[in-house]
Parts: sequence; structure tokens; C-alpha cells
Amino acid sequence: MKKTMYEKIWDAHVVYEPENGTPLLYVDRHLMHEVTSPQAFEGLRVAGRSIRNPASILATMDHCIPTKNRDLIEDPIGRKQVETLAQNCADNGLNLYDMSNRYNGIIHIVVPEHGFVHPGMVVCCGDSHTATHGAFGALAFGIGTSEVEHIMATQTLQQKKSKTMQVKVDGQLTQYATAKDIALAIIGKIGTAGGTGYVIEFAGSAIEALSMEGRMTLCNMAIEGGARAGLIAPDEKTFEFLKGREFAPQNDHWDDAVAYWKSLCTDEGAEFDKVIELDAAQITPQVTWGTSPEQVLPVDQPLPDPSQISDLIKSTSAANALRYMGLKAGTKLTDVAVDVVFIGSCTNGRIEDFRAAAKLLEGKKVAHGVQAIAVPGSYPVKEQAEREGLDKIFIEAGWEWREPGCSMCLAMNGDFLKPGQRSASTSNRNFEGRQGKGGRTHLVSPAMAAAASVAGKFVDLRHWK
Ligand SMILES: CC(C)[C@H](C(=O)O)[C@@H](O)C(=O)O
Ligand code: SF4
Repeated sequence: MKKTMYEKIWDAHVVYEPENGTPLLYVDRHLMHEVTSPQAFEGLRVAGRSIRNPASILATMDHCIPTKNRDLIEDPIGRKQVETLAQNCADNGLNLYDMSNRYNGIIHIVVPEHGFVHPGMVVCCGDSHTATHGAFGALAFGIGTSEVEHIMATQTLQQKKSKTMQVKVDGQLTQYATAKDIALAIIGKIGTAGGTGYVIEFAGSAIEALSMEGRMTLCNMAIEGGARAGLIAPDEKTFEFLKGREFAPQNDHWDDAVAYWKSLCTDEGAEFDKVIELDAAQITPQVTWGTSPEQVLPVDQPLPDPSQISDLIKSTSAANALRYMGLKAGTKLTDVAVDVVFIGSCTNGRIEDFRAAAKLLEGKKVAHGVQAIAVPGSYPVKEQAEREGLDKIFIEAGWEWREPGCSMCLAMNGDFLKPGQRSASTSNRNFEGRQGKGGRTHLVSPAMAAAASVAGKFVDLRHWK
């Protein structure tokens, strides 16, 4: 039978399939951060169980850590979570990149840097953006804290099989559109529930043309389209990225691993439950205008008029979103001014993202009254950027150059919007209060964010010098 990549990975990992119950999957890699792990360790302790395979775990601190002064976590809950993770990792002999470790950063940025996830693996983490690792052809998805405990104890997870969706993006992106714009355009098309019940495989010439960084950005946002996970077939770019990294297969094992990885690709003629197609050439720079990633438009479009939307639910949510965002129907996005610009997060906190932004910032200054913060996704990203002199470009333009962490992606670490403030943000979520109570988030690509910092408002990159 012809199989999709998802089906191949699934079949290779089913440990047990009860007749009328939920299958049990083997989990190869388990990623951890401070927010969703404490209760799981506690549960394990209470049950008197130990961790089955400590080597399958990699942990980092990212959500609660300050990006300015590492020594001061003001929030007592955040401080406790960070301390608890350190203790739990020490007690169980787990690999942790703590705040001061040279490899510290956001879990989904750190893990690929070490080649910890390989094609064909099943990868779990108590974090929804685990989908990022689908960029390597791994089945990677977020889980709840009780499941974190279950995997620690058994190295398996109960999981229902998903349906399969192929999102095919063919053609060539224009120089102004990025992986982020593909992700937003897809969510704009299918909606935030469009992927519910599915694992999406992204395919087509535009996906093949993406760098590994771009593929990570795209898979990262699969979850915002409602999907269980996103997948991209591994290819030469994937292998080249992984080769030589700390946890990549070494020496004699490498060729065997590559041969196996190549066998994972969806068979010619295999059927997906659903297929969606997009033309890359038509994807323009995207900006979200509302409080859900599906409320997104090409930057040159006016804001929608709720009274013109026939679907009652959509019309009501558009009206609510415009009210919360302090925006009026018909306004052009290029007339919307921003107060804060944030480049970072597990969606767009990689080296390519800072390169793209720096290209636009060179020789320019941040608009008066705009606060702009650049937060590398990890110390290796920060160091690489500094080696290339990108930090200087940001700083000379008037940006703050911070320590790595989740930062203003979510308001958990001292970086947040004040009520009413509006941001251009390279992160992935824009619901009410996501970046701080009363804060208004517009999701964009790094290049769009950089340009907004200079213009003080959104700009159409196609007409910007
Ligand atoms: C804190 C964590 C559970 C959460 C997630 O799962 O996504 C966070 O990373 C987020 O982006 O909202
Ligand atoms: S950067 Fe944002 S989306 Fe990513 S793990 Fe941190 S909080 Fe979640």
C-alpha cells in the first residue's frame, strides 16, 4: 500500500493497538521547559517511578527568564518554575541548558542546533510549538503535563491517529515574502480550525526552496492552523543541516541513517484525506489585524467591514477584534502606527530572521517613540549574529539587543506591552492579552517588523526604500 510520510512514521512507532482503544506510540525525543514539567516530575515522585530513558530528554529554560538582567526573575512563580526545573534535572541526571549555559535559548530553537531531532522520530514536549521539528520530517507535537509524566515513566504516549492533509505550495515567492507569510497566508485560507484533526504535510516547489530555518518557521505555525503537527519531507538540505551536530548519527551510522530518512518520504500516489493548494507567487507580505492568526491580510488591503461579512460568527468576531485592536473598518494597514516592535520567538528568532531584518535596518533609525527589541532565540544565534556584526546594525538603528528567551512572545518574563500599546511582532499568537494585558499584537515577518520600526507604521515592502 502507498503511504504518506505521516503513516510511515506512525506505523514505525505503534507499540500496541488495542481493539477498541487508543494506540500507544513510542516516543524518541522528549523536550522540556520550566512551565509544563514541574507537576509531571512531582507526579513521578509521588508514584515512586523513575525516568525510563533520561537520554531522550533535553531541557532548557525559556519562558520565564528575563532578557535584560538574568539575575532577577521578578515573578515569584516564574522564579520557582526555573529553580524547580534545575533541581529536577539535577536529581534525574537530565541534560539542561539553564539560563547561564552557553547553549541556552528557546527550546524549539535550541533542539535543532544540537541535531537532537532526526527525520522519522516521534518528538513530544509540553508545548504546542513542538510542531517546529516537523521541519526535519519528524512527527512532533505538543502534549499536556499528565502526558509529560506518562512519557517520562514509559517512553510511550496514548495517541489517536490523525487524518492527513497536504498543503502544496508551488511556484516562487517574491523577494518580499517569507516562510512567515506562507504560514499566515495558509492560516488565512484554512482558518485556525482548518487543520483540526489533521497532520499537515507541506510540499511543493516553494517548500523545497525554503531553508531549514524557513521550514521551521512554517511548521512552527502549523499548530496555529489547528493541526496536530506539520511535516516536511527530509531532503539534502535537512541532511546537510544535521551532519556533524552533537546528537546527529556519527561515522558509520550516518549513511544508514540517511538511507532510512530518504525512505520516509510520501510514496508517489499515496492519498491524503485533504489537499490544499497555494501559489507562492501570489503570497504578499501578510499582517494580522485581529485577535486570531486567521484574521490576516496582505499589507496592501483595507481592514474588513464586519457588516459586509455574511457569516454571523465571523462577522461578530471581526467586530470584536477591531474593537479590541482599536481599529476601524476600511483603514489601510499601512496607516496603522505601532508603539513596539519585537523580533524573536521560536517562530522567527533564528539567524536568518536577524539577517533579514538587519538588511532593512542598515543605516536607518527607529521612528521617534517606537520601542524596538531584538531577542535572539538562543545564545548560539546571538553569538552568530554578533560575529556577523548584526547586533551593531540593530543597536545603531536604535534597537535593544537582548539575551535569549521567549520574551515578548508571551508576557511571562518582564517583557510585555502596556495596555493599549500596539506591536509589530514576529511571534505566532495574537489573542487578547497575549503580549500583555490590553496589548494589541500584529503578527508579521522579520522584514516587515524591521520596516515598521523605521516607518513607525506598517509598510508595504514592495514600495519601500
Ligand atoms: C507555556 C506553554 C505551555 C505554551 C504553549 O504550549 O504553547 C507557550 O509556549 C505558548 O506559546 O503559549
Ligand atoms: S517563543 Fe512563544 S510560542 Fe515559542 S515556546 Fe516561547 S512562548 Fe511559546
